[in-house]
Amino acid sequence: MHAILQGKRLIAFDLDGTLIDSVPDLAVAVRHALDDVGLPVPGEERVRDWVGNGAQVLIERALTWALSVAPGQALQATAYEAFMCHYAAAPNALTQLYPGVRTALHDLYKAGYSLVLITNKPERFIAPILGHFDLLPLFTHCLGGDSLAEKKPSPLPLLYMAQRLDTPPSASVMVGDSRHDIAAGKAAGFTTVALPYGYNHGEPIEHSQPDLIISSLLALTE
Ligand SMILES: O=C(O)COP(=O)(O)O
Ligand SMILES: [Mg+2]
Repeated sequence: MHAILQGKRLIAFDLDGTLIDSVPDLAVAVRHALDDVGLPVPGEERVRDWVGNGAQVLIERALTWALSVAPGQALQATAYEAFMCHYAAAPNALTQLYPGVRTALHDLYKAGYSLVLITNKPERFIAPILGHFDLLPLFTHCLGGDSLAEKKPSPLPLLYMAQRLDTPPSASVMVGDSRHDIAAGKAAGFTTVALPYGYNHGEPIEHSQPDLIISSLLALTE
């Protein structure tokens, strides 16, 4: 095991951009949603930079791009519902696990760490996606962006998990790909580990000064 895990008991993982490359499916759903409301559709690379603050903000960013101004409430609500329908219909068509994820999660689980998932994605998508990859049983608890009153970069979901598993933040680690994961981890008093391959609004994750940057989750178990 990596030295950074010494004395740790709880490891919280981000989902999109950390465990799964989900942007291809997210982009399809965003494009369908914008098409449904009669707006131009963005390419996948743009959608990649909009992921990270949950589905409402993803749709708001897409509409703002298409309209060149912030959307009104009614349009936001309609496009959001359309996105949720389209994404629910095919959350796993193009989505893939990043290399090393399956092996690393199994090894950490076998080593006795409590694994939890803290994503900003709506909660309803967590089980269908983790279930599709046969990873759901490895996670003790999962939280989505709409599970609690606040989502990352708030430390609230992290502190909630630590308390729920009776683990001090000093024995807890947050693993993620975006500045929201690192900010939430630091604010919660967790050790922070970053992956540089995910979605961070086009910004290098170094800027967030995580405790450790690794190129693959396998670096945690080797
Ligand atoms: O849905 C999002 O915006 C990002 O989700 P994540 O927190 O798993 O990266
Ligand atoms: Mg992420």
